[in-house]
Amino acid sequence: MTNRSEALFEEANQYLVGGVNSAVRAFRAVGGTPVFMRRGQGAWIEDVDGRQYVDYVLSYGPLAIGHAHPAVVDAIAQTAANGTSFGAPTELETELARKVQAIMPGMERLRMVNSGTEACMSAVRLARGYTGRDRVLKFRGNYHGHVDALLVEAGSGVLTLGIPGSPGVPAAVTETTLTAPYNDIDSVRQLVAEYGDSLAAILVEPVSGNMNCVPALPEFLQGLRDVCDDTGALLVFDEVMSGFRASLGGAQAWYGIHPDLTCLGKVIGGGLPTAALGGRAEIMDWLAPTGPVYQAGTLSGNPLAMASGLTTLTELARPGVHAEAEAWTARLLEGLRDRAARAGVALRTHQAGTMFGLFFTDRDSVVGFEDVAACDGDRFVRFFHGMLEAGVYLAPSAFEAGFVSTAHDEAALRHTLDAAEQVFADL
Ligand SMILES: Cc1ncc(COP(=O)(O)O)c(C=O)c1O
Ligand SMILES: N[C@H](C=O)CCC(=O)O
Repeated sequence: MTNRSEALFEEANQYLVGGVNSAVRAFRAVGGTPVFMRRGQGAWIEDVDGRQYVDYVLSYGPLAIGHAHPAVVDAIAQTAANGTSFGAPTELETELARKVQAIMPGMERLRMVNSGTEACMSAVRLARGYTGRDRVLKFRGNYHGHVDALLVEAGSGVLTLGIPGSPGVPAAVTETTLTAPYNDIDSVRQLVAEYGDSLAAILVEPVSGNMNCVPALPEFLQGLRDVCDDTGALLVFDEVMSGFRASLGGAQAWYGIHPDLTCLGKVIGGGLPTAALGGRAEIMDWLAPTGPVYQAGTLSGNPLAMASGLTTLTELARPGVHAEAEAWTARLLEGLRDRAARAGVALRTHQAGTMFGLFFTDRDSVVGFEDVAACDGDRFVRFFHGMLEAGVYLAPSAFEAGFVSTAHDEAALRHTLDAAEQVFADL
C-alpha cells in the first residue's frame, strides 16, 4: 500500500514549521506521520492514497452538518461569484447575526471576527475596558486560543506538546491572569476573596473540549455566575467549541446559566474562518465605533464565511435535526462502552450534545485536568492508531474532544463499532 502522506509530510517540513499550520495536527503525541486528506463528503474523509475514514474530528468541530454539504457549497459558490470581500458592510453579516441571536437570545449584539482566538482576545480587552479592572481568571486545562494573556495552564496543543506556558509571552502580560482548577468553585471563591476588586472577567469553557471533553458541573457554573454578580466581574463563556454543539443553543441553553459575554467560533462559520464575540448590548456597545474599546478586522464578516455559517446554522436549526445528531452520538458512545466492556477495557465516556470524550480510566468520575492526565495515555495511542488503520479518524491527542455531524448515519456507526470491537480486543 502506498503512503503518499509520508512523502508529502517530508516535503511540507521543508516549507512549513513542523510541516503543519496548527500544532495539534502534527501527530507529535501519538507518533507517526499525519495523514494528508484530499476530500470530504458527509461523515467521511478520504486521504491522499484513497483510504476512507469516518471523521470524528470534523475540522476540530466546525463541520456540524458534515463535509461539503451541498447547500453550503452552493451558498459559498453563489456568494463568491459576486465578489469575495468588500471591506464594507454586507446584508449577510446582519443575517448571520440575526440567526445567531434567534438561536442564542443572550447575543443581543455581536461583533464578527476571524478566529476563536480573536473572539477571546477581544473579550478580555472589552471586559477590562468595561469594568476598568485588569485581572482575568481562567481554568487549568481550558484553552482560549493563542491569546498571550490566556496561554497559562492552557489545554489543547499546549497540553499535547507538554508546554507549560509559552516562551514569548512576557511575565508582565500574564501577571494579571489568575488560574484555578476546573470544576472547583471553592478555589474560585478563595481567589475572589483576595482579588475580587480587581477582577475584570472569569473566562470558562462551559464544556471543556481542550482537555478531552469535560462538561462543567452545573453547580460550578452557577457558582461562577454568583461570584461574578457579587463582584461585578463579567462572566465570559468561551463557546467556540460548545456553541451549537452542547445543544443547539450551546452550553448556556443546556445549563440554563447565562454569561455576560459569549465567544463563538467553529460552527458559526460552517468550515470557513469566522468567529464572533457577543452578549449584553450595554457591554458590547463599549466596542468601537460606539465605544472606546478598539477592535477591527480587514476580513471580519467576510461574505463567504457569512454565507457558509448562515447556511450551516439554518440546516442545523431545522426541527429535530440537532436532536437526531445528539441521539446518534449517544448510540455511538453506548456502542463503544458495550464493546470495551466485552473486551475488558476500562472506558469512560462523556457526551455534551454532539461533542464527546473517551477516557481510558477506571476512575468513577473525570471532572478536572488531573483526572484527564491520569488516564492511560499509552492505551489511547494504541487505540488511536488501531482505529486509524481500521478507517476511523480521531483527533491525534487524548486532550482533544470528538465531534459528530448530522451526516453521521447507520453505515458510519456500524463501521466505527466494528472497528472498535477489533481494536479493543488487542488493547
Ligand atoms: C474553546 C476554544 N476557544 C478558543 C479557541 C481558538 O479558536 P481558533 O483556533 O479559531 O483561534 C478554540 C480552538 O482552537 C477553542 O476550542
Ligand atoms: N483544540 C483546538 C481547538 O479547538 C484544535 C484546533 C487547533 O488548534 O488546531
